[in-house]
Parts: sequence; structure tokens; C-alpha cells
Amino acid sequence: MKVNLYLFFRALTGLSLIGLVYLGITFHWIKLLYKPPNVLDSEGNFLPMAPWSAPIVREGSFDPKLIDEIYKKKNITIATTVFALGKYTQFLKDFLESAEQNYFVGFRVHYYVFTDLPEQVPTVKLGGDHHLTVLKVATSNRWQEISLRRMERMEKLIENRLLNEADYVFSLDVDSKFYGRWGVESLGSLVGAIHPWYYKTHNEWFPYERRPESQAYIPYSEGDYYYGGAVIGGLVKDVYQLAKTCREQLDIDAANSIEAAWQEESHLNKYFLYNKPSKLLSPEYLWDDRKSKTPEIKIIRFSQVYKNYHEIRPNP
Ligand SMILES: CC(=O)N[C@H]1[C@@H](OP(=O)(O)OP(=O)(O)OC[C@H]2O[C@@H](n3ccc(=O)[nH]c3=O)[C@H](O)[C@@H]2O)O[C@H](CO)[C@H](O)[C@@H]1O
Ligand SMILES: [Mn+2]
Repeated sequence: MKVNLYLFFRALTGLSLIGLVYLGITFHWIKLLYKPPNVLDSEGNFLPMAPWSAPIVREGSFDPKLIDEIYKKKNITIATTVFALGKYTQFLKDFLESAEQNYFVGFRVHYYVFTDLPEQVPTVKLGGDHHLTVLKVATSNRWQEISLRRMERMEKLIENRLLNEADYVFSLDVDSKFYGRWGVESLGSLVGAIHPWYYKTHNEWFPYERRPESQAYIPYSEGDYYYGGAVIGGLVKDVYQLAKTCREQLDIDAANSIEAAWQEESHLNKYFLYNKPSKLLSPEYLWDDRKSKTPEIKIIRFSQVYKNYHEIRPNP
């Protein structure tokens, strides 16, 4: 009898422990450090701000004429890096032509086109005070490598040139097209764009890097927004810090033979988690042609164009 009671209590303790672990796993949101922010309000419109008082730029949050007047007096230069390696040179024409219709029209823009195929860079007529420099880089046979090496190349370009040549810098994906105004309203010291596929997703389900072995690791208990790797911007010195830090973290991962789930985008999200952007761009500034327009999107300004991954990437 005594033995049975003992066994009974042992079993009870064991089961309770299993139960607690199960509850712990199921409800790990209990451990959240803070309530994850929403992107939309109860009526389904974009909220005006992130909970650290950073504006979320969207249609209606600025007066284009007024804001242009303010910035005209500042005589600024906006550097823009764009990478087109291998078959991605085919995107340059639409990217540049649509940029010339919509991107910082009336302001000084300097595009830096990184490519392994300079002869394939199309000649596009640039508007007044828009300039373009082609920079030749080595070919790579892995798309992941091409994408993540953008951090290092941006870091070096800033070190060597941009500190003297520009005030702000944006890094943009080339497989994209401008459909609407993208202007000075997007400027800030550190700027990130909310990813079009994840702004209605709870932060537990964000595709952050979840393996603690990677420098891009973000635990399930943290995270506020999911930012797209296709748009990074800000003051030259702030973007320099970002690019340098991400490049260092990517190097550590490479030395440990680990590649984050979404390469530099994962490292960018880690950086933005602990160095919050001072301005967020709503998904108007980073849409996807494959995604139908939703009611909260009043205008699509910049969008990823459709591409057949198997045909254009050097490797699966
Ligand atoms: C919308 C968005 O946020 N997209 C991000 C996403 O997928 P994406 O599917 O948008 O990645 P992607 O194939 O467009 O590659 C990113 C960029 O790398 C360049 N490239 C890539 C392959 C190649 O053969 N040649 C070439 O030039 C090009 O500038 C391209 O725009 O995840 C990537 C992770 O690595 C990047 O963070 C992208 O920015
Ligand atoms: Mn892309």
C-alpha cells in the first residue's frame, strides 16, 4: 500500500511536470517582454506610429508639396545602391525607368549600380540632377551570397565614397518597379520597410532566424515588426553602422557554417529589433505584384515584380 501511494505520487508529479512543460511551450507568449505592436488600427487603417514614437509613412501622413518645399532648402543628395548580378540585369531597365518617373523627382539622386555584367546596364535617360555610376563586382554562383554580400559592399561604398558624396542612402532590390511617388517623406536617420507578407502576422510566426547558434537569432518572446530586406535607408552614418554590424554578424555565422533563414534580411531584422528605425515605411513602399491590393493600401509606390525563380537565379 505504502509503495503504491509512493508510486502514485511519483506518477502524479511526473504528469504535472509534463503538463507544465506542455503549457509552457503552448503559451510561451506569456513570457513576451511586451505586447507586440499592431500595424493596423481597429478600423483596419495603418497606425500613425510605432510604439517608440517613430512615424509609419503612408498615404495621408504627409503633404507632398509642403514636405518637398521643406527639403528643397536643404540641398541634399540621396545615394541609392542597387545590385544586378547575373540574370538580374534584366530588371534594371524597368527599375530605373520607373524610378525616374517617381523616385525623388526634383532632388539630387546618385544611383550606384553594382553588377558583374557592366555591358548589360541599359542606358536610361535620367532626369535633372540624377546621376548613375556602374561598379563592377565579382560574379557569384549562389543567389544567397549575392544578396547577403550587399551589406559588405554597402559598408565599403559608404567608407570609400558616400561619407563625402551623399547625405542619405537607400539600398533597394532591383527586381522591383515604382508605381507611385517615393519622395523625401521617406527620409529619416534609420528607415525600414514593413514587409508586405507579414504585417498581419503575430510576431511568433515571423520568419526570424530561430536557431540560437546564429547571430541573427531572435527568441519567440521578442520581435515587433518584420522588415523586408529589399529596402534599407537612412543617414549615411547610420546605415554605415547597420551595414557594418550586419556584415560582422554574417561573417561570424559564415565562420560557424550557419546561414540565417533569410540571409541578410534575418540579420537586418535582428539589428532593427535592438536599434529601432526612426521611421517606418508602410507596405505602400514595399509591395509585391503577386499580392492583391488590400483596403488599407491606398497607393502602391514600389513593388516586387513577378519573377520565375528557377529561370533567373544561379542556383535553387
Ligand atoms: C521583398 C524583400 O524584402 N525581399 C528580400 C527577400 O527575397 P527576394 O526573393 O526578393 O530576393 P531576390 O532574389 O530579389 O534577391 C535580393 C537582391 O539580390 C540581388 N540579386 C540576387 C540574385 C541574383 O542572382 N542577382 C542579384 O543581383 C538583386 O538586387 C535582388 O533584388 O529575401 C532576400 C534574402 O536574401 C533579400 O533580403 C530580399 O531583399
Ligand atoms: Mn527581390
